[in-house]
Amino acid sequence: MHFTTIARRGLMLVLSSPSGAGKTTLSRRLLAEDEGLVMSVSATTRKPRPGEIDGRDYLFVDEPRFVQMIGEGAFLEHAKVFGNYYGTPRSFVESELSIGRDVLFDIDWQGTQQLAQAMGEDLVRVFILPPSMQELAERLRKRAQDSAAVVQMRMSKAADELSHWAEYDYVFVNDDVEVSLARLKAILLAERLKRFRQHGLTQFVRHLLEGH
Ligand SMILES: Nc1nc2c(ncn2[C@@H]2O[C@H](COP(=O)(O)OP(=O)(O)O)[C@@H](O)[C@H]2O)c(=O)[nH]1
Ligand SMILES: Nc1ncnc2c1ncn2[C@@H]1O[C@H](COP(=O)(O)OP(=O)(O)O)[C@@H](O)[C@H]1O
Repeated sequence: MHFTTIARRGLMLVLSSPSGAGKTTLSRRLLAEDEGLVMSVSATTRKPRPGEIDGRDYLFVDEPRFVQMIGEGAFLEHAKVFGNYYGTPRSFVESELSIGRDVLFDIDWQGTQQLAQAMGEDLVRVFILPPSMQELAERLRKRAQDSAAVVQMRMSKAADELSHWAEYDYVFVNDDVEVSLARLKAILLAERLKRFRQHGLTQFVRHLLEGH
């Protein structure tokens, strides 16, 4: 079966949630199962966790370098979260969008607000809720990569992150990973078909009208 390709601009799929609700898990699955999607790798001054790889999970940089990158205009947005800097490198995102590839972001509400201002309709914002605060704490503990004190701090920030749910286009509860994944795929499919993203439509329809 031949599939007609219509040129379109890529979209920016933003996932936000309180820490531990499942963004990383869902992002990895979605990236593995969707060829048209690539991850925006953020720069951070946070120390790598066991198993994290520089350049795949984050670009791990020190604070002087991060501040230098801010000065160079290298970030689409940046924020300080849990005492560390996080930022979205600009050039990667812009080149991917222009060739019609979609970019996935795992960023907090501050970053989402800044991206929305800078990038407007390119943004598709998804907020992921935990089933309960008890389950959120359980997931953070089970991840077992952060100390008890860090888990405590993330839980105390959860209410702050949660309070921004209404600034997002799509919101759902991450009970079951498979169900959540299906929801993300549905969102992505519908958003890809939005007319305004498909700049190749004018030419395609003109072609049709010419009898091709
Ligand atoms: N603004 C902004 N936030 C980011 C960026 N990258 C990650 N974050 C957020 O920083 C917070 C902490 O991330 P991390 O230390 O990896 O812990 P996580 O909560 O387990 O993902 C999360 O809320 C992320 O969404 C970024 O480039 N910009
Ligand atoms: N739907 C789910 N049901 C049960 N556990 C989950 C679910 N989604 C994620 N988890 C687990 O919860 C923990 C936190 O998930 P993670 O993806 O690291 O969250 P975040 O990136 O939002 O901080 C991980 O141990 C992960 O395996």
